[in-house]
Formats: sequence, C-alpha cells, structure tokens
Amino acid sequence: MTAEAPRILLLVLRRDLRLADNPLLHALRNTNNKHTHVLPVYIFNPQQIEVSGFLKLDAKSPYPEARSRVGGFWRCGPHRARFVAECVWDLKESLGKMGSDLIVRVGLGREVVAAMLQQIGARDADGAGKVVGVWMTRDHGTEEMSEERGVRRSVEAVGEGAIEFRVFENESYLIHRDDLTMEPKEVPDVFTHFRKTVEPLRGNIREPYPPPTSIAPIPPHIPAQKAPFEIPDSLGGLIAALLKPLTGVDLPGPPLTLPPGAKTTPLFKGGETAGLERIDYMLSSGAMTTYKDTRNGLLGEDFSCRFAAWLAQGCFSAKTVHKAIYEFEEGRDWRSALPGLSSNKGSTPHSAGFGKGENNGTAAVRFELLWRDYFYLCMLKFGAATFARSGYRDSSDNDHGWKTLADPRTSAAFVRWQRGSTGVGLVDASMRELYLTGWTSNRARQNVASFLAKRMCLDWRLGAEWYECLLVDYDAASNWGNWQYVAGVGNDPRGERIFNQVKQAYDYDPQGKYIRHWVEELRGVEGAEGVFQCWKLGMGEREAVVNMGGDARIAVEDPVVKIEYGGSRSRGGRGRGGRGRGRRGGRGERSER
Ligand SMILES: Cc1cc2nc3c(=O)[nH]c(=O)nc-3n(C[C@H](O)[C@H](O)[C@H](O)COP(=O)(O)OP(=O)(O)OC[C@H]3O[C@@H](n4cnc5c(N)ncnc54)[C@H](O)[C@@H]3O)c2cc1C
Repeated sequence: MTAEAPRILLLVLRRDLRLADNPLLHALRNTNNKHTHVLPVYIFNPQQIEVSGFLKLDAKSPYPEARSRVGGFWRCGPHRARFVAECVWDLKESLGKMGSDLIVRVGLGREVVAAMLQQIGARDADGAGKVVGVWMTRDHGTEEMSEERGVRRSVEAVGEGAIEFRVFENESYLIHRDDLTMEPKEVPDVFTHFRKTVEPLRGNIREPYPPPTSIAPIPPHIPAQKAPFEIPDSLGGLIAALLKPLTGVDLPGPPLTLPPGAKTTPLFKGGETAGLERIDYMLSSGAMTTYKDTRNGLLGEDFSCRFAAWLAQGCFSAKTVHKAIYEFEEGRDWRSALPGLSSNKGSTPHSAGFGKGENNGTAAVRFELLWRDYFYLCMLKFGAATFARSGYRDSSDNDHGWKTLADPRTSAAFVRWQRGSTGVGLVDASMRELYLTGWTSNRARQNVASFLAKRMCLDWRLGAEWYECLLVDYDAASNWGNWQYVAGVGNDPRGERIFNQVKQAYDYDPQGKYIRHWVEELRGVEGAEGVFQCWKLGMGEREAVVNMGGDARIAVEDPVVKIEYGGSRSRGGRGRGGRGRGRRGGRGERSER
C-alpha cells in the first residue's frame, strides 16, 4: 500500500507571532483532516526591512534598499530588527516543541508563495504532495494589503479554486470587528465618541482562543529559499543578517554613545514567551494597579506596561491582556489566562488590587489599549491618507507650510532634533533615549513630535519615519495616527494645540532626573532651569558645558528654538516671569491622552 500524498496547508504568518489567541492557528482545529501537513512560514518583506544581509557572498539584491519615502531612513532600524528576529525565533521554538517549525524566508510575499507552490508542485511525483490551502491574517496597512493581494494572485495563478485561500480577521485588538456598532468608514473622528460606542469596555471584550494543542507536521519537502539569499540556521545568524547593513548609518555626526549608568532596556526581548512574562510581571508586582498614577513617567521600567512592542508583532493580543487583568480583578489565577508562560511560578501573589475588581490602573490600561484599536480603525477608514502629509483631514488648509530637507539650514536643524542637541532638555533626552534604546515614553513622544511639527515647523512625516526606523514598538497605525494627531492633521479635535516642552519638563521631570540621565553633559548643572532650557545656564555652568564641545556646545550656544515659559518660579524653579501654565498648550496637554 502506498502512503497517501501530503496535502499541505501553507500558513503565512506576519504580525501574528503567537500561539495563544491566534485565530488562524485556532482554525486548524476544525479542518476535518483536509490537510495532512502544515507549513508555517514567516517572510521578511524587503520593502519593510533591509534584507541585503541575507545575500550570498558577492551577490546583489534584486530589491531597492528598504528606506523611507521622505527622509530616506532605514524602514526598520537595529532595535526592532533584533526584536523581530527574537519574535520569529521564539515562535519557531514553540512550534518546534509541538513537532512543527516556522520556516523563514526572504522576499515579497507573492514571490515566496509562488516559488513554494511551484517547487512543491514540481516534486509532486516524488511524493512532495500538493499545497491545498494558503491561509494568512489580514493586516490593514497599505503595504500589508498589497502583500495580501499579491499572495492571493499567486495562489489563483495555480488555477481557479485549485487551492483554498483564506484570510482571517486580525484579532489582536480589544474589540472584535463584529462587535463594533459601526462600519470602519463610520468610525468617529473624535476618540471620545468612539469610546462611548464600546463602553462599558470591560464587558465588551471576547474570550481569547486557546493555543493549539497539536499541529500537523511540516511536509517532507520544504521548498528552498530562492537565490541570491540564504537563511541562517540560528537566532544569532538571523540577527546578524538583519543588523549587518544597518550599522553606523543614518545619523550624521559622531556616534552617540550610552551615557554612564544608562542602559538599553532589557525588557524588550522579542517573542510570546517574554511578552507573557511581562503581563504577568505587571500584575504580580502591582504596577498595573498603580498605572494610572505612573503612566506619565519618563524614567524607569515599570511606570508603563511596555506591551506595545509585543502587541505590534502580535506576540500577544489585547484580548489576552484584558483576560489576565480580568482574572486578577476577580481574584483568580490570572496565569491561567497566559498559556505559554515559561516557568512554573506557582500560585499568583495577592499584589495590590488583586481581587478588588476593576481599579483606576487596570481601567486605564484598557482605556489606552482602546486607543490602539482606534488608530487601527482610523487606518482602515483612511487608508493611504494615514501616510499623507495632509493627513486624515486632507484639506488644503492642512499645508502648514512645513519645511522640507531641501533647505540646508532645515536639514541641519533636523539632524539636531535627531541627535538630541536642540537645547531643549526634554526633547534632547527623549531623542537620545530613542536612538540608543528604541523606546521613549508616551509623554516624551508627544513632546518631541509637537516640537518637530509645531515649533521647528518641519514636515511631520520626517518625524514619523524616524520613529518608524527606531521604535522597537513601531506600529503603522499607532505611529502615523499619533504623529498626525500631534501635528494637527489627524483626529485631535483641538488640532491647534502645541506642547510647551519647558512647562512639561517642570510638570513631569521637576528635578531634571530624566534629562540628566540621557544628556550627560547636563549632569553637573545645578537646579532645573538650565537643564530644561540650556540657553538659561548661568555663566560658569554655561562655560563648562560649552567647553565639552560637540552637541553640548551647539545646544547651549545656538538652541534650535527658544521656548518662552515663565511658570517655573511658582514651582520652586528659578525662572523669570509669571506663574501657571505656559502661554501655549496648557490645558490641552492634559486631555484624554
Ligand atoms: C508621536 C507618537 C508616536 C507613537 N508611535 C507609536 C507606535 O509606533 N507604536 C505604538 O504602539 N504606539 C505608539 N505611540 C503610542 C504610545 O506612545 C505607545 O503605545 C506607548 O508609549 C508604548 O509604551 P507602553 O507599552 O509602555 O504603553 P502603556 O502606557 O503601558 O499603554 C498600554 C498600551 O496601550 C496602547 N497605547 C497607549 N497609548 C497609546 C496611544 N497614544 N496610541 C495607541 N496606543 C496606545 C499601547 O498598545 C500600549 O502598549 C505613539 C505615540 C506618539 C505620541
């Protein structure tokens, strides 16, 4: 009796790198043995991440460099490249423990899938079998939608109906698409209006799907990576291939180095395993319960959840976060909601807030996660306008006369913003932190974005692209939606608001600890005023900083923008002028966000 020929299901995984609450993997339970083998594949897309490090010796890449449209930066810089590699590897190992695997490939989705179908088809007679299905999860970025269309075309090219092509809804969000009371095109332009349609939030979120308990084996014949690329066989090799082309570029001037005592945060190890650990940590340490009070912090590891990086790669879903919080609130074992948590930790500790229902902190986390849903729905509604200079509002009034890099003076000022040498302490600390670690807090992000778009009057897309390059938690919808919001072309009902970065420093970094942490040359400065506004340093301190040369000197001698703020005296600082909030951007800075 001859063995049955393999019937293969190809799973194209993208930003859904998890076992738990993965609709695509969950659907494998009910396929009535239509497939004998499952081949999970992850594809590094050369438009979004530079792949020349995968080239064989002396080979040339068929793709242009993965650079941004306006500023020409790498689309994916080293922090996220490493993180994504870890996410991919973690899932590969998890699938490996189930007797499966995750095959890594380089190329455009349509090419990789077409090549796989062709290679397997060509060896059908040798027992390679047939691909009978191709599944993937929908992602609503314009490039991701085009990738999906490309894969569909490759599948259909084999013959109409020959291969089942299925696309699953992206369920990494809090609210299921089918539970929305409106079509995406009707999503309100004001977040608060949207929020009201889904409240009470806590009772409106579906149960996550359990992880698969088994998965069919990978097929006997795995199609090879097409030349001129080759795929490393270790995590170290994968990281090296991704980082190889990214070293030492994109930031003109001498290299920025980590100041003594500062560290690149170790929180961001990619993958579902590390991500679930972080959820567990936020609950067991009590940090989730205090989140409402701490979330505007700038320095430290636990003032915010740091979930965004894992969410962006789909290492866990927002539903899973909610479920764990829910169990915590009910006084139950929340670890049961985090299947795949690496170690056996025993019973859950009774940390602050445990068993006491929804509290300010847990409610605030749900609320913030809803912003993520909202920006995703905005991207769905507005499509390509997400990335357009005129933004969602798309009106000619929206051309704020933003400067471009064509003018060398503007270009030089932009580099100052990138390097964190503007002379405005809060901006400089955040920009250095971002460059060196791939992360900076939400409070800092709002400030630096407002500074670029509204004080330096630069095309805000340059900032969005620089963030895309550097952020470990970059997510197209959240990044571009937030940049639009702050730049005043998006869904901020008070689009004219402008942050006062000096006032914000007095409010959120009153001792200047955060700024001194990242801007080493200001560590010797006493008091806060000269730290927040370098041009206000007293004579002796000014001389000391100027003598350090480089970024330190230019920040003091030629600040990019001098911000007027007279409120420091009333807060115990040494500033001149009246009290209270800055002239611009006072109340609006403490909105729903
Ligand atoms: C200019 C700018 C660019 C941004 N770019 C991104 C981005 O590329 N990717 C990204 O995930 N977030 C982005 N944000 C939103 C927010 O700053 C980050 O989600 C947050 O700082 C990540 O840290 P955390 O996970 O500790 O967040 P927490 O404060 O712990 O919040 C919990 C979760 O809620 C969600 N969330 C919180 N605030 C927002 C928000 N304003 N918009 C959308 N979701 C939110 C995130 O998923 C976050 O992980 C940006 C904000 C600004 C102002």
